[in-house]
Amino acid sequence: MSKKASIGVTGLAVMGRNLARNLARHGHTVALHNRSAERTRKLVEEFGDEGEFIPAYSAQEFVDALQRPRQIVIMVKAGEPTDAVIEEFAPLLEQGDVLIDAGNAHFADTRRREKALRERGLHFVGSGVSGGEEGALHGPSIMPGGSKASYESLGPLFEDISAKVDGEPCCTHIGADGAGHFVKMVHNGIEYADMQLIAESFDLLRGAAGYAPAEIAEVFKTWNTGRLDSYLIEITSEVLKHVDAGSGKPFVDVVEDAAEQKGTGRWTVQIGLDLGVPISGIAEAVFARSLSGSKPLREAARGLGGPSRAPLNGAALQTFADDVEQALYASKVVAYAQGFNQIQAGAAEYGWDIDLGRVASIWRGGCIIRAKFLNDITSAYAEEPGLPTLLTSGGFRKAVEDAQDSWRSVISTAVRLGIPTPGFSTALAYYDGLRADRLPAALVQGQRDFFGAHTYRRVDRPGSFHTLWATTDRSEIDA
Ligand SMILES: NC(=O)C1=CN([C@@H]2O[C@H](COP(=O)(O)OP(=O)(O)OC[C@H]3O[C@@H](n4cnc5c(N)ncnc54)[C@H](OP(=O)(O)O)[C@@H]3O)[C@@H](O)[C@H]2O)C=CC1
Ligand SMILES: O=C(CO)[C@H](O)[C@H](O)COP(=O)(O)O
Repeated sequence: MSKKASIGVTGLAVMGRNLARNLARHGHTVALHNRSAERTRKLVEEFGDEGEFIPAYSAQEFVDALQRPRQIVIMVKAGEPTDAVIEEFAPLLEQGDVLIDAGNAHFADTRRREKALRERGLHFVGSGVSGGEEGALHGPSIMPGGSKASYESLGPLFEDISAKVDGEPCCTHIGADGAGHFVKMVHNGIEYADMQLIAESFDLLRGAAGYAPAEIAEVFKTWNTGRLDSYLIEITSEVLKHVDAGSGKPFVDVVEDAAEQKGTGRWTVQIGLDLGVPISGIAEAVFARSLSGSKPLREAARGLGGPSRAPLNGAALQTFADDVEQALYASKVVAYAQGFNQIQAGAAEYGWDIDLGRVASIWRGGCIIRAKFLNDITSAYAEEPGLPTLLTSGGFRKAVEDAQDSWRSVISTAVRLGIPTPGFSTALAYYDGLRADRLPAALVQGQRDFFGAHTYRRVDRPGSFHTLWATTDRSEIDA
C-alpha cells in the first residue's frame, strides 16, 4: 500500500505553498492540491527535494492520499472561494476528518462553517496564520480556533511548524469555532494601528525636524535596539534607507501615497463598533488609509489654507526624536490596550475562554506585529489575569505617565505645523478620556433626554429619569 500523507494543503499560492514546504521540511508527508494544476506541478518541480510531497490533481485523489482522520489545510482567497473549496471536499470526507481554513476569513463565516460541518460530523478549524510569505515558510504565528478535540491532533503538528520564542511555540488553541480568526482579525487591526503610528513618526521627523529618509532610517534603527524593538520598526528602517535605482530618489518618495487595504482592518473596526469597544487607534489607521486613497477628494482639497511650516530649531529640535519615540511608545501601548480589550469583549460575547497572556505570547514570534514589547504584555496578564486595561498595569502605567510631556508636546507641534497625526492624537484623547473624573457625556445624556425623552441616570440615586423639558417648571419624573 502506498504511503499516505499526514496532512494536505489545498491552495498553493504564496502562503499555501510555503506552509506546505514548512510542513515537509519538518518531516511531515504533505499531500498537495490546487484548483489549477500548474501551481501543484511547479511546487513539486521547484521544491520537491525539500521533503515528502504527494501531488494530487483532483479532489478525490487528494482526499485518498491522506491518512485518517484526514487533516486538510485550505489556503485560498477568503469568502466565496473558501466556501467553494469546502463544498468540493466535504462530501468526500468521513466522520472525524478535519478541515482547516488558514486564510484570513471573517470569524462570523468561520462560526457558520464550523456549525454546518459539525452537523455533518466533520471538524472545522478556522486558524489565523500570520507572518506573510517568509513566516509561512520559516515559522508563522498560528492562531487555531475550533474544538479542543481537533486541536489534540492538529496542535502538535502546528506547534511543530510555528515560530519559536524562548523555546515556546507561537501557536496555541485560542478557543471554540471562530475564536482563532477573531484573534487574527484583531492582530491585523493592531498591525494597521502600529503601522500608522510608525508612519506618523516618520512624517513628523521629516516635516517638523527636517530629517532626510536615510537619517530617519538611522533613528528607527536605534529605536529598534530599545523598547520599540519589533519587526515593523526593523523593516521601516530598511524601507526608508532604500534608494530607487532608476531615479536615485529615496524609495519612499517614488511610491504613490495611497495605502491599500484588503479588509481585515475594516472588519476589526466594524466588529469594534458592534461590540461597543473603543478601538479608536485601529479606526483612525483604517480611516487614514481611506483618506490617503481618496484621490479626487484630496485633489479638490489641495491648496486649502494651513499654518506656515517653520521647522523646529534649538532645544526643541535637539530633543524631538526622543520626544517622538516617547509619543510612539505611549500611543502604541494605547493601541494594543484597545486591541486586547476587543478580544476580551469578543470572548465575552461569543463565549470563548481566551487567555490574553497566551495570545500576546504567541505574537512574540512569526507574525507581523512581533515585538519585544509583547513579553511585557504577557507578563502583565500573568501578574493580573483580569487586568481591565494594559494602561493600568505597573510597567505600562509608568512608561505612559513618563511619556506625558513628550507625547503632548509632539502632538502640539504637529497641530501647530499642520502635520496630520490621527493615530497619536486619538491615542492621547483615549488616554485622557479614560483617566477623566467626569466626561461631558453627562451633557450628551441631557441633550438626548431633551430631544427624544431618552432618559438618564443620576449620580445621586438609582433609577432612570426624564425631565419634562417642555413644561415651565421642568420637573423630573421617574422613567
Ligand atoms: N499573502 C499574505 O501575506 C497573507 C495571506 N493570508 C491569507 O491566506 C490566504 C491565501 O493567501 P495567498 O497565498 O496570498 O493567496 P491568494 O489570496 O492570492 O489566493 C490564491 C489562491 O486561492 C485559490 N483560489 C481562488 N479562488 C478559488 C476558488 N474559487 N476555488 C478554489 N481555489 C481558489 C487560487 O487558486 P488558483 O491558483 O487556481 O487561482 C490560489 O491557490 C488568503 O485568505 C489570505 O488572506 C494570511 C496571512 C498573510
Ligand atoms: O494577514 C496579514 C498579516 O498577518 C497580511 O499581511 C495583511 O492581510 C495585510 O493586510 P492589508 O493588505 O490590508 O494591509
